[in-house]
Amino acid sequence: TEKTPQRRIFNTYPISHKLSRPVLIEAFAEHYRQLAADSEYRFQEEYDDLRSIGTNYSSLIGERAENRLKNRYTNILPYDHTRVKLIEMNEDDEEDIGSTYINANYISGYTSPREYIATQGPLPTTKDDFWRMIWEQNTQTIVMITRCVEKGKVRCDHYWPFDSDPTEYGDITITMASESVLPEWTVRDFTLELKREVRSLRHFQFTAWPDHGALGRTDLLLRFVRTVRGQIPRNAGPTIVHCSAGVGRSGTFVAFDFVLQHLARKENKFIDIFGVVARMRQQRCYMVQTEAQYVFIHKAVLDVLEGRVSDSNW
Ligand SMILES: Cc1nc(C(Cc2ccccc2)(Cc2ccc(NS(=O)(=O)O)cc2)c2noc(C)n2)no1
Repeated sequence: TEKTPQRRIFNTYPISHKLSRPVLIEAFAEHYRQLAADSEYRFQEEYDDLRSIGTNYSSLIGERAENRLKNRYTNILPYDHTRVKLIEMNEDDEEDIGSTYINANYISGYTSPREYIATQGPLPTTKDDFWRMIWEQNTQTIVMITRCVEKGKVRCDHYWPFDSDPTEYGDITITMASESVLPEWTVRDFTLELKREVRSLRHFQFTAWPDHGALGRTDLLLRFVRTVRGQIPRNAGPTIVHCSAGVGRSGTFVAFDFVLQHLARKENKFIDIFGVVARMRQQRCYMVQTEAQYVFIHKAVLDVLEGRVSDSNW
């Protein structure tokens, strides 16, 4: 029989272009200049191409009426397919999806598919769930990139003890072992206790980053990311990264940490910031929430590549 000729249909771009745009490391400076030209016209264009990525995923559990009060912002809900599930409390009533709900998503990283958990700043009604998630996920590091109040608006609950008195959060007792306040960030050590099991956790709060804004100084973020990365225990569970909505500043931190780990492997010849952000957008909405944050990641990477900021000059 006559074989029908195979018609091969190409999109205007192969799908891969939609999700990744690798750039040769030695060409990155020129690439940055091209994107930044004409008042960042091509940065705007590239950032705009990210807008539709991930919007096909559902957030049905976050939309449920019984979970409404567990969301800080009504438009920032966790995708169902990557949401972090709290372990069932009352096994019998399997319909009680609410008891497993928290506004948080697993985000893949350079070394593991669940390297991070991006989540909103806890609310007074969700801080016990937040500590429960930390216990269940064996998290040993929290990265907080917001202040509790910014420009007179509450951005995050003060979900940890104010002093060294042991404090109950649900079944978990938290005690602050130390607190050291530095100019741009504060480091706190906590012990967590549940049914006579004791664990330790380190909390990094970056305090010099305004919401919706870009940080401005790439050396600060670089020093912060390297400080955190250097202190994540090898056997730990996911690193929790949160800000107020858990998308803008959190996404920027995760993207930059990912690219720095990628650059540390000398065998890598390409950088794909577009691809890193596109992948994150398939895991949590609005990750890297503003164009300024997207440009900032590029600027920070450029400064690292050009040796303008490196470990040596601190
Ligand atoms: C998308 C988008 N959502 C918003 C919201 C929700 C919102 C959306 C549209 C109009 C008003 C509020 C929620 C929101 C709040 C803070 C952040 N920044 S983050 O904490 O770094 O992730 C990201 C999103 C917001 N922005 O300011 C405030 C306050 N909330 N802004 O853009």
